[in-house]
Amino acid sequence: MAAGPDRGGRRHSSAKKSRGQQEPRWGWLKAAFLLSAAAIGGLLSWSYLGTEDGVTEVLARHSENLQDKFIEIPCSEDYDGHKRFEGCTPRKCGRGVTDAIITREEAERIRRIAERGLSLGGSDGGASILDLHSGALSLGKHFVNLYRYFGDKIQDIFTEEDFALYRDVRRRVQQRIAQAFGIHSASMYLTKPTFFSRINNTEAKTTHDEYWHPHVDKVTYGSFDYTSLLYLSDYAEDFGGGQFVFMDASSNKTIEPRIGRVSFFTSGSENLHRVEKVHWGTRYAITISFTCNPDHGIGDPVLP
Ligand SMILES: O=C(O)CCC(=O)C(=O)O
Ligand SMILES: [Fe+2]
Repeated sequence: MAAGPDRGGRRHSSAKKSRGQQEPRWGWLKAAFLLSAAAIGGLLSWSYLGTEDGVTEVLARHSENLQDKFIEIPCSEDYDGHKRFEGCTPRKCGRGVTDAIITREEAERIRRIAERGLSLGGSDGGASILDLHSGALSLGKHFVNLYRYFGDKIQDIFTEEDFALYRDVRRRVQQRIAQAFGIHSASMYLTKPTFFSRINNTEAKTTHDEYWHPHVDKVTYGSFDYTSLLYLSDYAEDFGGGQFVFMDASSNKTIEPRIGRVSFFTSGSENLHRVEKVHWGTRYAITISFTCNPDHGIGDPVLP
């Protein structure tokens, strides 16, 4: 068969040719493989940083604009020790972060409310709080009641629009939490303490200034079932340090504050956390907390 050797010859030469072509291709593949391995390695070491207290993963970087990030984790047994409210008490637990529900402008307006209120008082140590519900305001080594202390003058400091914005922000955060955990927004109630915080690097003067201790909100505050934080300043721009840290058994997971960023989580020991010490600048945030127990619910703050 004349065609045989001819075909074979062609096959041979085309095999040779394709081997010849494959060699540089394999070279490219090898280079691409090495490059992507290096990139993946780089990315991993960028998001998992080794620290003295183990491995740290950044859940939300300051520079990111996160639509929606939610991580489900198993619930602790903490909720069993309390009366259960079906349709609200966490059966699904976890943590979420979003930059999409509060705008930067709204957060700046809210921060100005915090600045105005806190300028009337302030702790001698590094952590001051202002609770618009109870009126509690840090002053020196204690707290005063802002509404009692300033009486009618408070209307020169806060306006009806300030309180309306606060209510609207609270409502949107509540809806986001309800959606993430599959519960009805109307089955959750705002609870206390819900407060503004202002943190700088002044040395602590009383235990109230020691914001950096690891804690479980449900243990610390009792009524909390869902905790949320609205950040009012920017990590690395307005202040250094001050990252929020979830302390899991295997690693720490941090959230870098960003103005308008909302982080939220179930308040039991599945979400043990702390705040890193602020090294420079001023960090503003609001802790907005929710309970499933209507007896522990509070109303939105109103101008006296
Ligand atoms: O400001 C923060 O990032 C967290 C505050 C906190 O843990 C709390 O208020 O319980
Ligand atoms: Fe907390």
